[in-house]
Amino acid sequence: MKKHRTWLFAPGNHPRTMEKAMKTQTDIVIYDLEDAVPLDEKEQAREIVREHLQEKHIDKAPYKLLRVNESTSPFFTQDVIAGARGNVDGIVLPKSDHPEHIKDVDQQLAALEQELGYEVGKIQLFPLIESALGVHNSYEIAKASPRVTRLSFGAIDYTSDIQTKLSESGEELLYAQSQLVNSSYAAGIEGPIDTVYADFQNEEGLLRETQRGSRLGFKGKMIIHPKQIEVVHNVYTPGDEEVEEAKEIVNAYQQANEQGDGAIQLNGKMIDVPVVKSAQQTLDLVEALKETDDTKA
Ligand SMILES: CC(=O)SCCNC(=O)CCNC(=O)[C@H](O)C(C)(C)COP(=O)(O)OP(=O)(O)OC[C@H]1O[C@@H](n2cnc3c(N)ncnc32)[C@H](O)[C@@H]1OP(=O)(O)O
Ligand SMILES: O=C([O-])CC(=O)C(=O)O
Ligand SMILES: [Mg+2]
Repeated sequence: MKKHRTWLFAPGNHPRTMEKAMKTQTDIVIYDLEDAVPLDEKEQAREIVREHLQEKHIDKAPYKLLRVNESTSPFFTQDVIAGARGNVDGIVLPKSDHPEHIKDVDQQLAALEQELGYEVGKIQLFPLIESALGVHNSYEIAKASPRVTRLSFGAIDYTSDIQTKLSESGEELLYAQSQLVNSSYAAGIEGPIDTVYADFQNEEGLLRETQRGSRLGFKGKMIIHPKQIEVVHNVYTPGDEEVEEAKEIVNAYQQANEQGDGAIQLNGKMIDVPVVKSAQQTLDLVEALKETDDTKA
């Protein structure tokens, strides 16, 4: 199964940026109809995205998602229809607060998939959690439909909702971020996707923030500029040393098992079942990332 580390936004009203985004090394492109598009260009942007998705070379593009407008907006239903007809891999649902909304979209998509002759359940859902209520309901949101593949976090809207400001250290985000990690795994889905880093000229700040998210348990990051791809890929791709250590652990444990030992010592550290499990996760991730990278131009 492929794994996705970078989720690059491209504004739906900028065909040139969308075209450029799909030619980068990003794992995923998110065409945006929501906050990157001004209110008076919403219908036009949907049309531009629809045309872009019809272009022949689009099949060569990375995994494609559409961020629709929020479910309470007048644009929502037509946005979802445009995504389904454009054959996107998934839909990002901004300001996801209630599991009932996810269930409604699930049904709407099932009807569209039948009409279009797709396999029912094909289009995935990525709720973007960016409010106090969304964080509070995150477990139910993650469980609301089998289409929900990953949760994602929107720190800019979230800090506005809890009436604070984004800081360098990000301590104001810790509760929400950890909640999303915990809700994801409790619901049996993959780790969530971290928020964008708006200061896109600041590589050091991006690295610090990405490493922090990775330590908390996120498994990728949304980005707004192609120059952010490399930093995020480096953080979310296991390094050579980590991979060597994982191989050593798995091999040593296999040998120990054959000799009837359950817990052993390797380089001064105890190795037992959960340690081996974690090492195996690293090796599986490396394989999955190879698959992701092999499909790129
Ligand atoms: C809080 C939220 O909701 S975040 C999600 C919504 N926001 C977005 O979608 C914004 C996405 N990002 C962007 O639109 C842009 O990066 C901006 C507006 C922030 C900055 O754009 P610019 O001022 O053009 O940046 P810059 O001059 O560094 O761009 C360099 C090149 O990279 C391209 N580029 C910039 N951002 C992107 C992108 N997201 N995808 C693809 N290409 C991009 C530019 O088109 C430009 O190409 P060119 O040299 O061929 O003209
Ligand atoms: O998803 C993101 O990081 C961007 C966003 O909408 C927010 O922060 O409000
Ligand atoms: Mg937002």
